[in-house]
Amino acid sequence: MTGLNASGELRVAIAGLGSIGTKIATALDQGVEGLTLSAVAVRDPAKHQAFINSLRRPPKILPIDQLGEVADIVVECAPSSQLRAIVEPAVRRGKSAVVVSVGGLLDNFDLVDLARTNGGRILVPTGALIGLDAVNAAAVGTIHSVKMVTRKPIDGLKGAPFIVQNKIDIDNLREPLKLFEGSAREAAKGFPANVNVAVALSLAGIGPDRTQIQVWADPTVTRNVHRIEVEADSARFSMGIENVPSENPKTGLITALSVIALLRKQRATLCVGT
Ligand SMILES: NC(=O)C1=CN([C@@H]2O[C@H](COP(=O)(O)OP(=O)(O)OC[C@H]3O[C@@H](n4cnc5c(N)ncnc54)[C@H](OP(=O)(O)O)[C@@H]3O)[C@@H](O)[C@H]2O)C=CC1
Ligand SMILES: O=C([O-])CC(=O)C(=O)O
Repeated sequence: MTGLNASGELRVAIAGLGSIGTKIATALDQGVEGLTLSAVAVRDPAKHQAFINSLRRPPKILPIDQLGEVADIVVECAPSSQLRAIVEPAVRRGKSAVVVSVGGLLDNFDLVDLARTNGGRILVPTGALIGLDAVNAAAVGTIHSVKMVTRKPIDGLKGAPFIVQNKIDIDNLREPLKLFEGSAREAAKGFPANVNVAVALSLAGIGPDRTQIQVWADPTVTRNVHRIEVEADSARFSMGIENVPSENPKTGLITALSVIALLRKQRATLCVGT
């Protein structure tokens, strides 16, 4: 990563000031060692002006494709439909892009080659998941299978294309309903704003076609619950996480914290975990 500013800090830009983006912006504004918030891109500046003005050092508001001009790291936290528009100009300039809408990466995987060609990087945080360090490590050896079960409250699934297209009524559920079982790739198509975690898991491990996921609408849970089983030649492990939803019920609160932890690591002297 190159292009430190005059005070030697890495410049970070954020695309999308929703549930995740505002928390990252606030953390950077409050101070993360070695990093500074240089710019944001928003769809409707008027909507976000009060928040931006409330920051101690308000960043510039720029069009999405200009973020890479003023930043070393561009953090994508918008809907996945915007992923390409955010990531492409950044990696084309040799910058790093942190991608949270990781499901959207599957249909835009050429961006990885573009980044490689231009000296850029694409960084996928653990996000709302757990244990991608162990999955990365196991993948250095041989992983035989990765299975994930996701259970979400009704509000965490409403509007998902799979539910709409199949005309499934989840509003009146009284008990858990298995909506989907299949590959992480297919799950990302049906639930683009709900199972980014499965795609991140797949990219850390055995890929989106071999990673299996079940998605349940569960009126008995209040958190986004993910359970994962990994069978590898080096280890067998089970992981689980129960995410407190943020103001966006589809998004766990821990997601923004994961990105902040990833950003901290870019300049930290002591890094713990792979
Ligand atoms: N990797 C992971 O583990 C996880 C990933 N995610 C994913 O992260 C992404 C962000 O989630 P979240 O913050 O909860 O979503 P929100 O809906 O809360 O925020 C998205 C923001 O993007 C903004 N936006 C939309 N279009 C544009 C545009 N053209 N330019 C700039 N900004 C735009 C929206 O603007 P406006 O305010 O005007 O609507 C909104 O502020 C989603 O794709 C989500 O699926 C979520 C949870 C976990
Ligand atoms: O993966 C996602 O998009 C969101 C998710 O499951 C969570 O926040 O728990």
